[in-house]
Amino acid sequence: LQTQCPWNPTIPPLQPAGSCVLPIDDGTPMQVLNTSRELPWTHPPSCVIPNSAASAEKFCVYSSSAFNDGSGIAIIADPETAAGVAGTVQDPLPAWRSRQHLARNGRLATETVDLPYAVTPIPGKGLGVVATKRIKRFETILKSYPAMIADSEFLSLRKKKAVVDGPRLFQKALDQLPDKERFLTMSRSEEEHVHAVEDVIKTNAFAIIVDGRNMKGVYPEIARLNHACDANSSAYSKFTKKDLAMSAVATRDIEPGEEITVSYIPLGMPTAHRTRALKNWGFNCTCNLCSASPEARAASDERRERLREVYQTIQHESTSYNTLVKLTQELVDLAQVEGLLAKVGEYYQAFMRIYYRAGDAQTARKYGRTSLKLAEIFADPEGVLCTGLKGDLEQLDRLIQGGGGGG
Ligand SMILES: C[S@@+](CC[C@H](N)C(=O)[O-])C[C@H]1O[C@@H](n2cnc3c(N)ncnc32)[C@H](O)[C@@H]1O
Repeated sequence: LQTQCPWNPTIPPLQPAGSCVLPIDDGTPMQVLNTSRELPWTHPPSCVIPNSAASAEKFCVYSSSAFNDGSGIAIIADPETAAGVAGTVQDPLPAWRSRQHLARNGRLATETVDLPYAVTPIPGKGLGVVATKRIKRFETILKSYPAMIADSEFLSLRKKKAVVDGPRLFQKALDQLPDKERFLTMSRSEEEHVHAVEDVIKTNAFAIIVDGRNMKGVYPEIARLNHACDANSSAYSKFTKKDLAMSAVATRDIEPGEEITVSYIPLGMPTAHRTRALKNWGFNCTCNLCSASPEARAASDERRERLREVYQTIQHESTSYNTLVKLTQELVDLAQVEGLLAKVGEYYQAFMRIYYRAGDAQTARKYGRTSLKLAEIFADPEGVLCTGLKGDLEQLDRLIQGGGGGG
């Protein structure tokens, strides 16, 4: 394990190293664990080493009982990733600021919070989330903090039976959560021979990137949202790395009584791809689109196929400018019919690049600005998408001010 913080000339030499937390594992002396104030972990780490040449990593459980107003978190990760995220776990403020959801399970002292949704049974889908008030497009409906985060590589090694000690680690992670109820009452596939924790992760976790690693995050409040593939999918799940939170953001106006759903898989897939992708989640989708008539499904598949085709065509250097303009509009119209608003931002980003390449910096900037506006709503404002877009827009501004704006 790393025993020294990297030299960082930006930190004045007489001040504490600040953001550098050294990695710890089950070999770290208790005295170090007890005296390191910057460590948020409330239990000594328990670790396993996969019994395979496939991975040289050690994976440990890191728990913090104080996280999220005492609901706690357990993280299954390698020591370096856990160290990288320790500062975020230690900060109590973000969760405290968005703790309204605690009112639902009686954990807030006052019942003054008026949430815009309720969790209620949905025929054929177990529980689900239904709007109790009008929710406006782009509003954050709810914000949830993870009860558990597990490294994706660890989970796939488990699947390949390359981690014999997996169940022990899962059990430790569960036992160290102060609010086990919040975790265990989540939906499960009830597959035999699968540890309850592994089952909850499989049925509820969202893919996130933490400290550069692919992870799965279990967000108990977000996990009550059922999945929909169609235009009725009314919310989009947004991960913010600075506080590890997952939010559901409304993609359109939602009326009281409407079920609020998200897409568990990338938007815009045709039926065959969706069915395959949803298999990993362990259920057969009965959303409006998946249970629509074969004709309606075929029509939607055709539109989604056409979207892919148009998207590819406009990226060809040989596409003429006039065709490009026509196809850009077709793409946006198709995405709107299919209810893929959150995807439109992604398209706008591509349009920015394409129009820039075609020498039309003004139009490129127009699409870049719209893309950034949508990205700041639906993506992490501090993530690579938003920061990349900001950089591109600055470059376009300079180009246009310098008189090289084209079209
Ligand atoms: C993340 S949970 C969603 C909340 C869950 N319904 C509950 O009761 O807590 C995922 C599970 O909900 C059900 N589900 C979600 N979306 C569905 C859909 N579109 N069609 C059928 N079942 C769905 C499946 O049982 C799935 O395994």
